[in-house]
Amino acid sequence: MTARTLYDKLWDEHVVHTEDDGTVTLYIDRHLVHEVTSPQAFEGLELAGRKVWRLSANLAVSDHNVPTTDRSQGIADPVSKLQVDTLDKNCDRVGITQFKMNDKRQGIVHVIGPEQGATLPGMTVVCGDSHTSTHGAFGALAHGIGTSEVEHVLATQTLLAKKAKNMLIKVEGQVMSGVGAKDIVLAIIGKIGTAGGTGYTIEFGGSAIRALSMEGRMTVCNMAIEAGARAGLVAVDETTINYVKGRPFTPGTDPQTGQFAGGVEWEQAVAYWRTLHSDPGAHFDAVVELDASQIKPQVTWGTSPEMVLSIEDRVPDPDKEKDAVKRGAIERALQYMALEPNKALADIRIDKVFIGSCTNSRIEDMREAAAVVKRLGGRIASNVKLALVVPGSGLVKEQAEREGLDQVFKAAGFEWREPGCSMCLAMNADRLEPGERCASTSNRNFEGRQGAGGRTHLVSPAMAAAAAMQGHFVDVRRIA
Ligand SMILES: CC(C)[C@H](C(=O)O)[C@@H](O)C(=O)O
Ligand code: SF4
Repeated sequence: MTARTLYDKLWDEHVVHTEDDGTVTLYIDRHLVHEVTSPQAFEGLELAGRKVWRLSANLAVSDHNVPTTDRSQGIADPVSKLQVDTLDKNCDRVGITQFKMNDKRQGIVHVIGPEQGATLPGMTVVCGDSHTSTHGAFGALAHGIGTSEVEHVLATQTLLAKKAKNMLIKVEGQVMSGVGAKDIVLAIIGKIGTAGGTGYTIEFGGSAIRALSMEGRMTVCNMAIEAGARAGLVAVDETTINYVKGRPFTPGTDPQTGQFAGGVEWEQAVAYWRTLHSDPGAHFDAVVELDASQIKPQVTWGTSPEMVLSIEDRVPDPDKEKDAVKRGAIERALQYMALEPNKALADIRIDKVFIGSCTNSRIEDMREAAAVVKRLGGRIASNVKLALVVPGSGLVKEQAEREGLDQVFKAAGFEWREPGCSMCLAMNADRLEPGERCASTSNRNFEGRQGAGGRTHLVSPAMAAAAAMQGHFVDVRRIA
């Protein structure tokens, strides 16, 4: 048999039918649903008199529009309230399992899927959300879909799709202490650009990726979409299997006790999952290599994730750019970001800090940020008006509180909030005011992303926490 990539294997396993032009009907194992992209899909289904094809394949949650404070008061903003209420009504009506706003299992859709074991190796996972690429960390074929496709999946449990090309991004070696998954993926995007992965499914491999926890792998795959690829993948290994074991939706978990019970279904699943890696000699259409030991803590300076440099660098000088198009883009970005050319990134002072989003709101991210806060001691800098920590789910929040991380944050002047997308894109009350500058652990730094006129610098949780404490960006490798 010819050697296949992981992507080839996942694809082949889910093809139901192939048209002459190569369009495939692909079976979808898991459909995650949130409040922003589902209302028209449910409406379309109802108007057509169709039923949901396979209820148990769906899991829904509201995350973008939920408030992160005073939840007992309900949702004050009428637009957000309508979105959340609509998802509640639709799920209740058709019978889709949903974690409602005050359920402690609620959280960002890309955090709760894996946390519940709803995302498993070998699955096809879709959601009306571009950061569905996150779930590829499990060796699952996962990508975002549009609202009309949400309706198609609800009605048929399939999707019409065309196969992408295979790209391998190999990160070999060991990262320096203080450098993590977020720095790796920002460095990748800095290297290949936001269109570098367009038309490809990216498999992330190499010893530095294998050394990452599942949380770290999710951070990397989360941003595959920012590199232009709809889907990112990491091969299954023992780290993957240990993570999924005993989760509520994982085979082998006793539904009565919620404990791991094992059994034949679990054994068979594990045996299959262990085949989910690229075969030796499998063909990749493109291969990119990075040396992990050379990656420094990253900070974005512009209005696209590819506008990224290391903490040791300076804001680019457009006058040094010969290409007119690139020069124009740098000039526009610097103007929006109100940055002087050649200013050291470490001298940029910030107004707000956001630790959260589907990129960096898992327990490990909370630990990483809290460890920096603890090490530096004292309180957030006086120029920092607001430092938000927004755990990715109620269960992450609960775990962090068991470990006393909330106390570490609160004692230093951070706000400890309820789970949701929050200031990642400001669909709720958490936002930047015009002109405010933010150190953010999220994934997009587009103009106005965190509030009209707001200025976003993407960084790791450790870098965000350090910036909060010192009021400007600092090299976390020095805080040892
Ligand atoms: C609202 C949703 C459709 C959107 C996405 O698809 O990614 C959002 O989650 C984002 O991060 O911009
Ligand atoms: S946390 Fe941000 S990136 Fe993730 S789904 Fe929510 S809005 Fe999108």
